[in-house]
Amino acid sequence: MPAISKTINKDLKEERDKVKFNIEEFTNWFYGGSEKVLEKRKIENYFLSDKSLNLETDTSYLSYKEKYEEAIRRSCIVYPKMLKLHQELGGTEEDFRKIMDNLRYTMSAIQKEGNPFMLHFGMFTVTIMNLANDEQLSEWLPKCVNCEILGTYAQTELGHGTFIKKLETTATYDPKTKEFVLNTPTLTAYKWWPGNLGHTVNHAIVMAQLYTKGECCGIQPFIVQIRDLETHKPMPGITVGDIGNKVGFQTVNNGFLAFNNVRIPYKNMLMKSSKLSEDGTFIKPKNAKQNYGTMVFVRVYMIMDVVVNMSRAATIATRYSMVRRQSPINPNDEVEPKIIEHMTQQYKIFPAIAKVIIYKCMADNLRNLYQQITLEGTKGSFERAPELHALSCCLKAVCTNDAAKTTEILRLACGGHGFLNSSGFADNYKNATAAQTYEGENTVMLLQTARFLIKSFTKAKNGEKLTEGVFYLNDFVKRNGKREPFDDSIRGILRAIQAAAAGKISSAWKHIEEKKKFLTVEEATNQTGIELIRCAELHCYVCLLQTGIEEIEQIIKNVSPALREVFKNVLELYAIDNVLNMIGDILQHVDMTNADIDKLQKRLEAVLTFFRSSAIGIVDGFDLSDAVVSSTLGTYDGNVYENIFEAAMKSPLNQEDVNKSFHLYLKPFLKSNL
Ligand SMILES: CCCCCCCC/C=C\CCCCCCCCCCCCCCCC(=O)SCCNC(=O)CCNC(=O)[C@H](O)C(C)(C)COP(=O)(O)OP(=O)(O)OC[C@H]1O[C@@H](n2cnc3c(N)ncnc32)[C@H](O)[C@@H]1OP(=O)(O)O
Ligand SMILES: Cc1cc2nc3c(=O)[nH]c(=O)nc-3n(C[C@H](O)[C@H](O)[C@H](O)COP(=O)(O)OP(=O)(O)OC[C@H]3O[C@@H](n4cnc5c(N)ncnc54)[C@H](O)[C@@H]3O)c2cc1C
Repeated sequence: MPAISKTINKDLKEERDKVKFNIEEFTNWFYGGSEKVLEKRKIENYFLSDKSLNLETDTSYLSYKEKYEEAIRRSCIVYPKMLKLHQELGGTEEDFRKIMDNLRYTMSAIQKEGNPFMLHFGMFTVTIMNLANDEQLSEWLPKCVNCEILGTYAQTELGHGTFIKKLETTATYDPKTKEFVLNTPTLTAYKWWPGNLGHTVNHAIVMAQLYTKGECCGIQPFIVQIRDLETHKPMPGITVGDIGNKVGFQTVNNGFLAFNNVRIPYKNMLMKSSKLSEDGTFIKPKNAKQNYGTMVFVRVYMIMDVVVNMSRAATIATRYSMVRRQSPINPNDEVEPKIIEHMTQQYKIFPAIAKVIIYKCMADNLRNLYQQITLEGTKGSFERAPELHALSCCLKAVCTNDAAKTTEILRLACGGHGFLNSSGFADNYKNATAAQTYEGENTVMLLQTARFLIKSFTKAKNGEKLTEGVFYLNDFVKRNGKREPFDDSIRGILRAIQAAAAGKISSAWKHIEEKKKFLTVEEATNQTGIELIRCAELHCYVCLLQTGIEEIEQIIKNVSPALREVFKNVLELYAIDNVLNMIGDILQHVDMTNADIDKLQKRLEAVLTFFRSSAIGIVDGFDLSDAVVSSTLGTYDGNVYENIFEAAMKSPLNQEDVNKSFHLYLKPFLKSNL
């Protein structure tokens, strides 16, 4: 075995020495201030320094069952610590969010293939907070917060996930006993997919069709105990289990669930929005979509997960590319360059770094908007709910699609070693791609946004004033078919993307109108689906760039000149990369010449060159510890070859010189050929 030295790699040190801005200043911005950075480091250390977690174990070699058991063991260390910390901090909801925000990063070191408790707070508790009335809240919330019970969110069934109106599970009210009777009428009605359901939780929010007085009142949320608190055996009438191996998320314990005349008390239907009187009279909610609130919450939080996911992947690829040397640029060069010297390598990595920053601005904004609009809802005003729904749907889709795509680009940027499990890309990719499907399949999400855009465009054509996020449609209609002139300032690029989005929405609108002459409006909309998803994507790019511009304009007022340059270049890179990637859409609606495109290409190359000296500072500034980065290629010290070698030594096959398969199969086979 070679001698392994663990000083900082000199190539990486050389890169860090070139950084012109104060990395800690960037970190302070990224986490919202120096106090928050200290708090994050403290919280992370509080969890990760716990030796009993055995984080050195490479869990990727464990069997499916062992992985699950190890994940539960780790959660049963992390969650008591979390509850203790929550009490120490003050026990408020804000304290809880603080821990959760930081755990988001820390958990990627502890539960690489997913957390078997993630649905308990993320969806079960949140649904109770959103949809329980005061009485129900005081009964259930303390049990949730103290983890006296563990719950999940059981909505999707074997036959339906997207179209939730057609869920088949029934909850029939029996006014004589004041109970609901839950049933799974068919195989396709089995709850299928809910996380943590298989063998972990003992309670679930079950979304079921409410039947009362012989009528169906649509899907409503019910709290159902599914396992005995003492024995953990399924409750009478309950069939529950694990759905088996998946592409990823192996330790999330996604499960199935069926009911055979399971009786639950009247008080277990969550009644903040829809209500049922004890005699069985159904009272409709003020807003029919209130029951979908938890999904909106999760979609909002998922953008923050994208930031975590992409910041990890970008950190790995950047550090590796500054250590790996290959392929002289001039054939006679003696020394091979760092692979980051190759312009194409910069183009794979630097736009990803810029996106982390823009998505982070967006995630923070979206969370604020969610909080405002939820507050309005508690006061009975739901006017802005469709806008939030439309925005969260397209962002969920575009950002998770991009996280999966970017992880793959960054893995490829690390060549062969990127394909090692120890590179960390596999877990990143599997988590990113799961997010493309869960909480609303991405095409379906884009079509929801497009529905809002088409409605908004109709309003704009009728001269009605629109909500702020779609003002640009009013401008488009006012231009009355005149093409947008191209102006290459950053705001000019935004206007070009707005024109492309509005133009696409306008032609999708026109095509639906044409098709409506022969088809129903729904059929016409379906036939226009390909254009509609592009409308939603372009609208999302508008929102992202607009938010990026507005946030960065504010940020640069408050940072040092050196960091100001970095943010300006982040915006430049993000905007130019974006516009060049949608040039076809832009050319349809904007007066742009070949010379404009050449100029943009030159600016792209220039900004990548600038980024060369900032990239390592930015990724170091994401402040991800080695445990969180969890990659042989991405450690802070840059000792990639030593790390790769050490990781290979952990292979179970390397624990003995000769594997028994030699004696059993190989030797007889070789002998038979003599
Ligand atoms: C004191 C201490 C306290 C501590 C408390 C702690 C609390 C916790 C705090 C912090 C915790 C932080 C943790 C965060 C962690 C979060 C992450 C958690 C991890 C979770 C992992 C996720 C696992 C995955 C879970 C799932 O997948 S669940 C299943 C999800 N399923 C779906 O998403 C299904 C997708 N389908 C749909 O959404 C709908 O079917 C549809 C596609 C929207 C269509 O619906 P429907 O058929 O009813 O609609 P239409 O008839 O077509 O009508 C459309 C109109 O409706 C409007 N609409 C639709 N939805 C909404 C909405 N949500 N809001 C508003 N309006 C909506 C739409 O606009 C249309 O309107 P119209 O005017 O055009 O008609
Ligand atoms: C890892 C993971 C975790 C999950 N966790 C949970 C959980 O905790 N709780 C829970 O309840 N569920 C959970 N789910 C289920 C998840 O929410 C659904 O799988 C998801 O909403 C997609 O629904 P579906 O499976 O019915 O897809 P389908 O709707 O069957 O999608 C199949 C295809 O049909 C297309 N399609 C469907 N409808 C339309 C339409 N209207 N227009 C155009 N195309 C359409 C889709 O675009 C897709 O290409 C999880 C799923 C996964 C993968």
